[in-house]
Amino acid sequence: MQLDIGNALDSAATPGVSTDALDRLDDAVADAHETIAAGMSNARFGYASLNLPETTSATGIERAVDPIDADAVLTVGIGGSALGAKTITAALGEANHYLLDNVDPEATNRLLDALDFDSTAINVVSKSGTTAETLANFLVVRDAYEAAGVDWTERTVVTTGESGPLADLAAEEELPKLAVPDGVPGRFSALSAVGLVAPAILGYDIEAVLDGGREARDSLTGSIDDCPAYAYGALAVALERRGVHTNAFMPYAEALEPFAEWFAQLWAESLGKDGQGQTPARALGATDQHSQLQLYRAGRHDTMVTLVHPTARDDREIPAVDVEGLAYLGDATLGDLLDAEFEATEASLAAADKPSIRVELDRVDERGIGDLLVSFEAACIMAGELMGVETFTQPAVEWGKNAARGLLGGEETAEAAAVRNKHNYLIE
Ligand SMILES: O=P(O)(O)OC[C@H]1O[C@H](O)[C@H](O)[C@@H](O)[C@@H]1O
Repeated sequence: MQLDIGNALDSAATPGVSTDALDRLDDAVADAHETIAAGMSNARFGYASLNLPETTSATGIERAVDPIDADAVLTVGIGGSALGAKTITAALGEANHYLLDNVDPEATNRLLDALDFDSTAINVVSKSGTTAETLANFLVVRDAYEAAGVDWTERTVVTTGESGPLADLAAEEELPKLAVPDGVPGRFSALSAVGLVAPAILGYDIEAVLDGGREARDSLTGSIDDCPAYAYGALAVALERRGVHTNAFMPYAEALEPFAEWFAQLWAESLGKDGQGQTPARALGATDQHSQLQLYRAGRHDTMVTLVHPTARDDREIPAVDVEGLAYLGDATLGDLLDAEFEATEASLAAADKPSIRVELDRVDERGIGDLLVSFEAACIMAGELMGVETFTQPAVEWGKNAARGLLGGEETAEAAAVRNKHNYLIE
C-alpha cells in the first residue's frame, strides 16, 4: 500500500497539519512503534494480531476444510467474526458467499428460502461462542437444513474459542473446530481461521492473502516517512485533534465496498473512547460522488476523505457511438472513466480545502487485500497509541450485549435492569 497525503496537509480545514507538524509527530510515532513491536514479540493481547501473517497456518485451515465439498458458503457470525471473511471474498469477486449476521427474520427467511443446502457449507464463527445473534442463527440454519433433509453436520466448520456454548455444540456433533488465536480481538482476526475458512472452502489461495499481510507487516518501521500504515494512523490523529471527526472511507472499486464496512468496525470500536474518535462513514466511488460528495466538499470542515484506488484492474471498452456529445466516451474504457472520476473527486476536495488521503494498492487480489487488512490494522493500532486509548477493548458494545441477554431471560444483568428502568418519552 502507498499513500499520498498531500491533500491532507495545510488545508484551510486543518491549519497546523503541516509537514513540520508531522515531523514533530515522528518522535511519538517512533515511541509508539517500539511499544507495538514489543507487544508483537511478546504476543501481547491485541498486538499479537499483527503476527497473524506469520502464525496462521494456511495448510492447517485447508486441511480442516478439505472434506467439505461445496460451491457456496454461508457464514454465520457477526462483527469481527463476519466482516473479515466477507471483505476477503468480496475483494476476490466471489458471489457465492452468503452471510447471516443480523437476526432480521424476514431477511433470514428470504436467504434460507433461496439457498441450495446440498451445495452450501456452513461456516460458524464466534470468538466468545456466546453471541446471541450468531447462536440463534446457527440453530435456525441447522433446523432449515434438517427440514430439507440435508445433513448439516457434514458441511459445517466451527471457529471459536476453547470453551463456551458454541464449542460445546461443536463437540456434541463432532464438527471440525478451528481456534480463534489467543491475543487477537475479533475485529483484528481477519487473517486467521475467522476470515480465511470461507475463502479456503471456495478454493482461493489463502497463502497469498497471508503473503500480502506479511508484506504490510514487514514494512512497519518507526518513521512516518517510510511507513504508509503508520503515516495514515498518525495523520488521522493529527486531523482528529483539530476537529476532523468524520472519516469518509471511499474505495474506487466495488470489490472493496465491504472493506469500508470492515474499516468502520475497526475504527469505531478501537478508537471511539474517552471522548475521542472519528466516525467512519462508508462511501463508494464513483457512486457516492452523486450522493455524499456534496457534503464532503461543501459541508462542515469536520471530515477527511480516504480515497482508495487500485492502480491496475481488468477493464472494458466503452463502445463508440455516433452521437453528438458522446464521442469522448468512445475513446475510453470504463476503467478510464472511473479513474477520471477519482482524480476529479480528489482535486475537487483539494480545491475546497478539504483534507483527503489517497491510498493506492497495485490490484484488488489475494495479496492486495492481505496487505490492506494488515496495513489498516497497524494504522489503527498506531492511532490508538497516539490517542492513549485502549484500542483492543469494546466496553460500550459489551453493555448492549449484556442487556439483550438479560432481557431475553438469560442471567439477570445490571444492563438489562437499566433498560427496564429507562425513561420513555412517547409522542403518539
Ligand atoms: O466473535 P463474537 O464473540 O461472536 O463477537 C462478535 C462481535 O461481538 C461484539 O459486537 C463485539 O463488539 C465485536 O467486536 C465482535 O466482533
